Amino acid sequence: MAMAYLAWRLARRSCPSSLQVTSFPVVQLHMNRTAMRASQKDFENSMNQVKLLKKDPGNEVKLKLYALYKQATEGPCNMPKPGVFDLINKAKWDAWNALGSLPKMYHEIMRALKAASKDDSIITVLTGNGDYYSSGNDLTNFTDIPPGGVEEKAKNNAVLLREFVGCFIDFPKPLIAVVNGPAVGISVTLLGLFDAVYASDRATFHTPFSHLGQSPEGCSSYTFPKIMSPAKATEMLIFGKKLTAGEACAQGLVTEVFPDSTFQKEVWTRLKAFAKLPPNALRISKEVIRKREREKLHAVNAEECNVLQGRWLSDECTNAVVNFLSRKSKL
Ligand SMILES: CCCCCCCCCCCCC/C=C/C(=O)SCCNC(=O)CCNC(=O)[C@H](O)C(C)(C)COP(=O)(O)OP(=O)(O)OC[C@H]1O[C@@H](n2cnc3c(N)ncnc32)[C@H](O)[C@@H]1OP(=O)(O)O
Repeated sequence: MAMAYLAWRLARRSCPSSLQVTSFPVVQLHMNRTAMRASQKDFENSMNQVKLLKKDPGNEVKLKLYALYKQATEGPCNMPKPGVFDLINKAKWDAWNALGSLPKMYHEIMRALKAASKDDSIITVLTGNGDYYSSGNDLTNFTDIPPGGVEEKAKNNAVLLREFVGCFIDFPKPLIAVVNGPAVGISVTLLGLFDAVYASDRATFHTPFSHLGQSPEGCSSYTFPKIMSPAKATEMLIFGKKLTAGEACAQGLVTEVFPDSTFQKEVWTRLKAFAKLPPNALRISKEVIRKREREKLHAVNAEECNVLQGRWLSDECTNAVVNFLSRKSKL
């Protein structure tokens, strides 16, 4: 397979198409048993690492590892609660259940990127499925608060988001976005970490973070000012200006815009040609470019996630999400 292809699906609740309500894009490819076996293997490797530690890290760390593995491979806790006298399984159940519904879709995208980074694909393409590229984070994520409480959920989601964005920072092969329609939130901010962004002329780019009481993520607080100037980045990230594909291209966020009528044909012809290029040269050239920024990008990502963790707990964010979900105000 010369090209790994992942499709983001719009998080919508009443869409006429086959789309499900998803917290984030649905991976259409790569979610095969291999990927699951990889995470099983990864988990066993990390457990073996834990066993090699000179000092036992303690039950809390081991329970956390167990919970994150179950969450990544099975999603939210789906087991019946063990009885009070079944102490070990009860502790494991509590640890897993405390993660609440960390959005599984983020895990699926991470697993797919990790698999694509190791398989024989030469370039990786992310695109939307249907009329939209992505509606960003599913805002219903804010509604189900697990037993560990809202602070615990915010902390866990900040860890998840940092790991998720980190996958894009560290992805070793050419990563290309094919933006087939409206793109919102994190699906836009991550574009600053892609190697090329091709857009249909019907695509729009919207980062309504202030409207949502939130703050920029995906390293956009660093990449957007670099790409488009601080003032243009402010208009998008702080004031929530929605860009057309043409405007996004003029500002450097989009590499090239195509008429929607010929978009798919033109772009995939080009991508297939890219996929015939010598893979090592592609990978090594990307590394030469990315390595200068990698450390900075990880530092920016860590700071953005830390700030967002606080934002998610703010009244501004809570009110904005409630308003959105009760449809009191369109963004
Ligand atoms: C408290 C603890 C913390 C928890 C935190 C959890 C976070 C998880 C970790 C990762 C976080 C990463 C940070 C990411 C941030 C973002 O991405 S912010 C941006 C979020 N997205 C939006 O704000 C998109 C808002 N939606 C739109 O702009 C439009 O809907 C659209 C996508 C452009 C489509 O417009 P249109 O065609 O007009 O359709 P609509 O009628 O507006 O929508 C159709 C239905 O779909 C529902 N919907 C749309 N987007 C979302 C969404 N993002 N989340 C949930 N639901 C969405 C919309 O409500 C409609 O539903 P119905 O009213 O039921 O039909």
